[in-house]
Formats: sequence, structure tokens, C-alpha cells
Amino acid sequence: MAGYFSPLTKNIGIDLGTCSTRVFVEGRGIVLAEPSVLAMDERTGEPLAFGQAAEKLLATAEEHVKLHRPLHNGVIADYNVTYKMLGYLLSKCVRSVQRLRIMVGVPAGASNVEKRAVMEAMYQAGAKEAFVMETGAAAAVGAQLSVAEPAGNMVMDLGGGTTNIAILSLRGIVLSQSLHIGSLSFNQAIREYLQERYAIGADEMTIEEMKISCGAAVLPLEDKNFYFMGRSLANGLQQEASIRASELYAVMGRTLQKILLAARRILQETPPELAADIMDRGIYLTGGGARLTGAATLISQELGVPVRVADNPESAVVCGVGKVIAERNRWEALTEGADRIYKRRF
Ligand SMILES: Nc1ncnc2c1ncn2[C@@H]1O[C@H](COP(=O)(O)OP(=O)(O)OP(=O)(O)O)[C@@H](O)[C@H]1O
Repeated sequence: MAGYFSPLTKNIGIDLGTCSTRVFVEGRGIVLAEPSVLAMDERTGEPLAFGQAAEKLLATAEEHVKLHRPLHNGVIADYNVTYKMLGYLLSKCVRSVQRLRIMVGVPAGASNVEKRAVMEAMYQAGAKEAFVMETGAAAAVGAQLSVAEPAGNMVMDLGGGTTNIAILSLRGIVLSQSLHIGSLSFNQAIREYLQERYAIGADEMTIEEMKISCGAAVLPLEDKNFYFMGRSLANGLQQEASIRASELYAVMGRTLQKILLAARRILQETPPELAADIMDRGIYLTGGGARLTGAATLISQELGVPVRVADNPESAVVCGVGKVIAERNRWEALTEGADRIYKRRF
């Protein structure tokens, strides 16, 4: 407890996302938001660059430089790279003399092994104290929902690799679920459609651009075409191709239905008095996927509940973990420290 008020203690919240990593430093706000990519020198195992700088470096770099994306579906897939990435980015965000207390969001239902991996990575990266909390709860706090009140609040965090749905009341989680489905699942569905319907392969950047500029959760009023260069699967040559917005809508619809099914089930299981509050207050969408055209309209139509997109939806989780770690005594029900997670091992 003594360290709690120490001027040398820095409270830090990290959103270790499948697509992007964001860091929130108490008193400074969000100080870093970059793709979760680390460039490493394969000969020495040393990190060379992080985020966009890493992506740029690859274009000019020699053979021994490799790009690593260590997060998969919101959890650590490559532990060694994750702790090096955390250490590297923390060194860019804070002075090393400070005592770091770090909170990271983890998907609902993350196993103790997965939570321990996050904690170990933070300790290895230099944290003196490490905590985890559910991503959905962090999103609700970050989106400024009134989760302290004795009323129901619902958030759907549509990330890249995961969707986290949570119902909160009285600073606690009533129900929550994490799906291994996110905005990257739309990319996968589009890639498969292009291959099967048009025998064309497209790179990830092209598919991302296609999804953002023409993708929609509801049937678009204007059926515009998206033109792109792809590689013919028949002869391997580059060729111009196009896809209509209505096709993207149909392709993405299957993934959206899985998300809707989970949200509907959670609402059905919610105690009626809290469900009534949610009908009144609405569901809040966070995460980059909340920006999908028509996402709020579709969810509202299908669930019969008002839906709002949070301001800066992709920043909600990092703002939430940052806020909770800075006021941890107020949010104890939402946080798990090493003492609880490690004890359960035995
Ligand atoms: N307009 C848009 N339409 C659809 N998807 C979008 C749009 N804008 C951003 N996205 C998607 O949002 C995702 C990134 O969101 P976010 O940063 O919240 O994810 P993350 O935190 O990295 O992932 P996760 O929480 O699953 O670990 C990307 O997959 C991106 O394609």
C-alpha cells in the first residue's frame, strides 16, 4: 500500500490488442497507439522497432529482420516476443526509474494460464505490480458508462480478433462473454469469398481498405463498386477486379449473425430489472469494429434495444484499464492481481 501514493509510482493501463497496442499513463492519457507488431533481429533476438516503424523497417530491411505479431484473438500467442514488445514500448513511454503498476485487459473466460502469461510478460517487461481485468469491463469504464450505479449497463467491444460482451452493475460484472470473432473475421470471410467466387487473391491491406470503405452491416443504399488489383488464382497474374458493396454486406452478415446470437443470449440471461435498464440506456459499442457502417443500426434492429457507438471507440479499453489502475481501490471487484491468479494454480 505504501507504494500506492509514491510519486515514483506510475499507474499504466495497456490494451494489448490483436491489431493494436495502446498505452495509457496516469496524468498523461494515451501516450501510444500502434499496430501490435515488433521487428526483431533474428540473429540477436533484439527488438529493432515497434508498430508502424516496424512495418516500415521491413520494407527496407535485410533478411535477418523479421516481423512478429505476438497476439492472437486477444491473448498472447508468442510469449517471448510479447514481453520484449512490452519492454520496448514501455521504455518509450516512461522513465525507467519509476515503479510501474500495470493493468492489462484480457478477454472474458481467459484461462489462468493465459492470465499468468500476461502477468509474467508484464513483470519481465519491468512492472513491479501487475493486474488484469476483463476487456469488456474496461471498455464500459472507458466509455464512461455509469457502471457504479445499481442499474444494468451493456457494452459490446468489437475488436480485431475478439468480441467482448459484458453486462455491468454496481462496479461488478453480472455476465460476460468473449468470442473469437472480430473485425479480422470479416477480412477472412471476404478473402475466402474472393477466392471462391472470383478465383482472385487479394492482400491484407486491400481487403482492409475494401471492408472500411465499402463494407456494411446493413444493405447499402448505394451499391457502389470497389475496384482493386488482385492475383488471378488461375494464372498467377495481377489483374483488376471489383466487388459490390451488396456482396460485402452479404459476406460479412454471416459473421455478424454469430455476434448477434451471443448478444441475444446474454440479454436473455440478464436479470429482468437490469435488462429493463439496458432497454432504456442502450447498448454501447466500442472497439474498432464499432466503426463498421451500419453496425449500430443492425444490432439495434435485431435486439430491439437502442445502440450507441462510444466516442473514440477503439480507445475505450485502454482508457478503462488506465482509469481502473489509477483508482484500484474503487474498482477492486473488477481486477485480479497475481495473488489471486497464481494461488489458483495449486
Ligand atoms: N470502419 C471500420 N469498419 C470495420 N472494421 C473497422 C473499421 N475501422 C476499424 N476497424 C477494425 O477494427 C479492428 C481494430 O480494432 P481494435 O483496435 O479495437 O482491435 P484490437 O484491440 O487490436 O483487437 P482485440 O480487442 O480483438 O484484441 C481492426 O480489425 C479494423 O479492421
